[in-house]
Amino acid sequence: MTESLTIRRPDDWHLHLRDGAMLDAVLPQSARHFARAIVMPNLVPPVVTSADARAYRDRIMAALPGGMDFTPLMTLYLTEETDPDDVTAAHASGLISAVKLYPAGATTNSASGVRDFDRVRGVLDKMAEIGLPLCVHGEVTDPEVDIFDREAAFIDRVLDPVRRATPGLRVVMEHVTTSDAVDYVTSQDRDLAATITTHHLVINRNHILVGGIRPHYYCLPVAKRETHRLALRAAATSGDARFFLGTDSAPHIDPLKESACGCAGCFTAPNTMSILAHVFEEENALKRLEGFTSLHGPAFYGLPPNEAHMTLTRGDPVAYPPRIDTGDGPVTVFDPGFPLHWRVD
Ligand SMILES: NC(=O)N[C@@H](CC(=O)O)C(=O)O
Ligand SMILES: [Zn+2]
Ligand SMILES: [Zn+2]
Repeated sequence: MTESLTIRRPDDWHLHLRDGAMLDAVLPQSARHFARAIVMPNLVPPVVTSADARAYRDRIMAALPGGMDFTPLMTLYLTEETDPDDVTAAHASGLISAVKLYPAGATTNSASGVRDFDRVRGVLDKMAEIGLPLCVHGEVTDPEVDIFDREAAFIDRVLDPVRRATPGLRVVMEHVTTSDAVDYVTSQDRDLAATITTHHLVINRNHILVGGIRPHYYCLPVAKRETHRLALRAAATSGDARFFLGTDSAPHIDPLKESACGCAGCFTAPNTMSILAHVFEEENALKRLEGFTSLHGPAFYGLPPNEAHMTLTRGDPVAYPPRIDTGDGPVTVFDPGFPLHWRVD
């Protein structure tokens, strides 16, 4: 049995750092393990312009405790008013690493997202030209479509048509939850990758609904049936460089989760690496953990892997706090439901 594993320091290719007191509390939880993260722009109000992204990056760096080494990779929130020239300038200056597409109404703070894809055509064409990736929340918002089918419907109705209409556009399908998405990604020969979260490798929809409703397992896209979870595990542990880690760690304070209308999001930043080592060990794929957490993402984004390393050691169960305190209130840490034997040294 492997007792210790040293990998390049990981990155998180999909992270919610929020702002203000929440940012102060959650940033060290990610920076402790991850060298870089693609920072999601769904603040209220969203990070829409390059000026917004610069100001947000400054707030993140100001919140970073001294001695911690962390680089936020900024994104812009695509709206129907986004100016292609502003995007180009933000990319050219190195300020942003991607643009994020939220279909309007699909998820937390997505009200200013895109309704009419013809209205963002100019931005997408420009992004294809300059090689700037589009990160996509891939769910249709049509109320007629069952929530468990919204990702699969998005591929056929939106993603595939948009990619065909914009040759060369580089796309990351974020937080994929279905075998349909895995199959779509593997069927394409270029310009498409996907992030997979920690929690979608661990839970299926039963975890949310059996024996009582468990708000801390509710996130979007919602966890699907077991066959889909198994497809995600196979993709994550396959060594296929089109799949890489995006935790989608998405903190909400407990009163907003444990509510009659609870917010979507799982907070996995503190224990993600211990959980992933457990999952990869179960799949007999520990030697492919580094690819998933530390190599495939940089390769897609055209960045070098981190020089620093991380060592994980197997031993007695590691305790993570069940929740962290923030200036806004407590935030529950994702509970994988099994003891974690892999400790980050
Ligand atoms: N994943 C979630 O359930 N929630 C995210 C939004 C998102 O990534 O869709 C959040 O910002 O809370
Ligand atoms: Zn999302
Ligand atoms: Zn997210």
